[in-house]
Amino acid sequence: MIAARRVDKISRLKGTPAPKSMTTVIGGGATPSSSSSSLKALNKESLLRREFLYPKNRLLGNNNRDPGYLSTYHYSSICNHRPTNKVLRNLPGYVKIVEVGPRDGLQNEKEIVPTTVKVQLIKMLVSSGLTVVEATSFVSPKWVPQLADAKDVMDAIQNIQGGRFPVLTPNLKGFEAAVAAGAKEVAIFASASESFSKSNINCSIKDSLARYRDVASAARELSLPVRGYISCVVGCPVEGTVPPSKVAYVAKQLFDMGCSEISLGDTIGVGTPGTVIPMLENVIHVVPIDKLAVHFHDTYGQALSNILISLQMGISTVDSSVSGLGGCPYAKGASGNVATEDVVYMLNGLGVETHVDLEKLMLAGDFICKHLGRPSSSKTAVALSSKKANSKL
Ligand SMILES: CC(C)(COP(=O)([O-])OP(=O)([O-])OC[C@H]1O[C@@H](n2cnc3c(N)ncnc32)[C@H](O)[C@@H]1OP(=O)([O-])[O-])[C@@H](O)C(=O)NCCC(=O)NCCSC(=O)C[C@@](C)(O)CC(=O)[O-]
Repeated sequence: MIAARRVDKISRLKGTPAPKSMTTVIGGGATPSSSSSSLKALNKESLLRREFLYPKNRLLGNNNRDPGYLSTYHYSSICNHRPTNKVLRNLPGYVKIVEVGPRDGLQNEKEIVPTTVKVQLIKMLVSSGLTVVEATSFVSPKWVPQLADAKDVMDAIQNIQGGRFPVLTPNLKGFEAAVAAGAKEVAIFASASESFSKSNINCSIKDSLARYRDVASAARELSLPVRGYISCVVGCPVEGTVPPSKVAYVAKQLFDMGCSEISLGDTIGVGTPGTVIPMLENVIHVVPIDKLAVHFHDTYGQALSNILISLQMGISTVDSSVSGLGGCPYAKGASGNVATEDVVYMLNGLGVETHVDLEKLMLAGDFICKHLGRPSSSKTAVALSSKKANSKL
């Protein structure tokens, strides 16, 4: 209800009614007092169980009715039915996951990861069912030394079947190198914050958009799809809060220059549904929702709730990184992307298809974590691995 009031307030401030889907989704139904008699009938244990399972459902207007699926599938990674609940049935039936581990996940690693390890990781990710794996970046090796082997990575993945491998290109030089290396899709990356644009790509937002127009038109000539990223969509490490109108402005520019998909990045992971909703509302006004993706870092542990709210608002493409690898070299303190394993587990639990095999995905996570010599940042991977280990005892 708090969320519903907030959306209504935001809409009043903007002079527009809250979108129907949002009031349904976030507001849900009213909580009737009539449930008090049935509540009395419940014993203490079931009351506690209810409190544990549904604290957020009340916020989402769940009406205190046990829909069944949460308790049934609470600890299961696979859900074979679509929820009939009023709140959850608006979720997409399928979510496309864009795996950014080999690029966003590794770009910040100090120790150079050998090309063969990167290539093996990409192979394992594709074999888990992920169809879009961002492979590398054609950026300046002085700026991002970890990805200086971009050409070698592309050479080695040319024959992998079943995957698309977009790469980041910051300018025409990067675009030409990417195409020469066999890239079939590229991504350009702008920012909604001037300060971050300067520190990440050494130019203003305006100059970056001019560069990206050149890249987009060169890509159009070759019929290559271009993804557009926007960093700092809710907060900037230097400027703090970023106004949603700035994000909408950059999104519209990227859309108008021909980007087929625009990924909205909470680069430093500060967003909550309270800031993500107004940001998305603004962007949805200028870019069709089916062209949007969300890209959350999990610095404050908010990524999954932000993803859920984004799906409820109509987004169906989500970026994530195996084992929660990641962080931006130009956003100090930002932790990894949301872990792909955690996203898949949540979507399985909601009955949303991803076509990703969680077990195979965890093998890819294990592989890269072993190489990096650190534990996975995916709570799902940690929990399921220890469950598996215990079951062998
Ligand atoms: C944009 C530049 C190149 C400008 O860098 P610059 O220094 O301003 O550019 P320049 O044009 O003056 O060139 C300087 C040198 O770089 C070379 N150069 C120039 N372009 C290229 C290129 N494409 N590939 C290879 N080399 C290049 C160029 O040839 C020259 O070499 P030198 O003459 O000194 O030997 C630089 O700032 C850069 O590479 N930045 C990349 C930063 C980066 O990769 N950041 C991380 C990705 S963004 C991100 O993670 C956010 C995202 C997408 O995940 C979403 C989110 O999380 O929110």
